[in-house]
Amino acid sequence: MTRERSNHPCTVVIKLGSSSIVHEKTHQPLLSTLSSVVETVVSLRAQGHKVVLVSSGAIAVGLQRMDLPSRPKTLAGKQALAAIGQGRLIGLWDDLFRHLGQPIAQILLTRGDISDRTRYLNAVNTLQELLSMGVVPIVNENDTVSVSEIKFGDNDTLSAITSSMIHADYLFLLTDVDGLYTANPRKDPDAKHIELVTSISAIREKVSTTTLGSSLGTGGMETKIIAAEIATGAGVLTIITSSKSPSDIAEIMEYHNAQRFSLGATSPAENNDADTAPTADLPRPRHTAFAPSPIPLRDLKSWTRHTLFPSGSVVVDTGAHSVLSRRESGGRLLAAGVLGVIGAFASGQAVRVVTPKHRSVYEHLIATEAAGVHSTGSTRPTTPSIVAASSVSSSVASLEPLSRSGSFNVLSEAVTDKLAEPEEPQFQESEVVEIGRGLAMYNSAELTRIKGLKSTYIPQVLGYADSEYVVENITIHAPP
Ligand SMILES: N[C@@H](CCC(=O)OP(=O)(O)O)C(=O)O
Repeated sequence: MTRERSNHPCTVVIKLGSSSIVHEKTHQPLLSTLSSVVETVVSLRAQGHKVVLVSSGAIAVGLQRMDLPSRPKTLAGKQALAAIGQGRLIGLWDDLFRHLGQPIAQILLTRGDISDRTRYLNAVNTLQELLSMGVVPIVNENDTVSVSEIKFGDNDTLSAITSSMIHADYLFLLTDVDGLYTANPRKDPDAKHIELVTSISAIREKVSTTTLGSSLGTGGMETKIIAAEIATGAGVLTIITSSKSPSDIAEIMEYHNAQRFSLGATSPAENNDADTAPTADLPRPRHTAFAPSPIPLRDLKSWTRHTLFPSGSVVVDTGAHSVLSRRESGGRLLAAGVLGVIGAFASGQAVRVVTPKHRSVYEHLIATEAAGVHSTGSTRPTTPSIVAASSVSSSVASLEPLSRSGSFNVLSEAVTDKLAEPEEPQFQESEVVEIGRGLAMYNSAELTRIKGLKSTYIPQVLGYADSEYVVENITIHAPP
């Protein structure tokens, strides 16, 4: 029985690496590949799909223009060549699309551009507007202003972030190999092609990522797996396939759409065999498919996790870690679970959520605090928050008398301590391990003062409380 084919309109991101755009040695544009991509995109558009192209190649085209043999070593050299090549590259795309009456737009992004929520939303709005106008946006990294710390690093990551920004259904990573292999297929005749990936961490152990990669691009299989991790986490079905036959894109979509949309399924991840069984009547063009997460990250969480550079870290105790690992936590952290902060950050900035690497670091801190009791002659620890934060229950217990008094004018000693000068950070980055990321609701100095306290005491310590949580929109990383 032939299954009914799905015409579900999709949003598709297609990424081409430098080695698919220009010849590796001569740096001449690969006109037949580019023309075939253009025909495919125009045909997808005619079927009602929205398409974004992520095109590398500015540096490579710049090399050809300046008749240089290889990528310069210096950052400024690469930036200059990208500035020379980008205009030509977009001109080339425009020429090809113009023959088929398809308008295009150039979008140049840096991670710095979209790590600010407002600018990120502006970029999203522009992309959405262009798509609804029937335009094909062509995205590249804005190499001229990208310096090491604001660089996407490679266009695989940029394409994954783009696909997450516009809630794409598909991300196609077109490259010089037709998918992921267990080993380098050019060197190992026993290398096996992988059709479907449902667990990225499992696949990392199975495959060699040293495969291929040209002298032109910065990506390789490793960056494609990272891109797949970002995109599938945002609910995007990610495909690695060869750039030699871009017309396969439509067939690959048809193959997967038959199960994704005709069968009422939301993703192939619902059924590990779904990649082959339900579409047996359709040909399967050679590719590797990465199943999208059945529970995609919400836009804000995906943005926080992948597009922001954390400005500092919030150290949490094991109790908070285990609560945050549960879905019911809603990705929100209370001050009671905070042991300390590292670095300086403002409210609204992204922070790492970390735990002490070795329990001994944490115990050492408590011991140091306890030693402080004797050296100061005080009857209580000088920084009771550390002791209070050793478990959520102890932090609650230490403040209960005030809580029971019901008076917000009477401050306990613990709270009075919080009104003192902010303490110095007590953890080092080398002593902690990152478990997730989120958005700080208080700045680092404020958080130092309220760490370990019940939320009801925040107004007494700070004089205000914008949120009962200290970090929100936390995404906890999957265990390695
Ligand atoms: N933005 C750079 C490309 C970065 C890069 O090398 O990407 P890729 O070829 O996809 O590994 C350019 O246009 O030359």
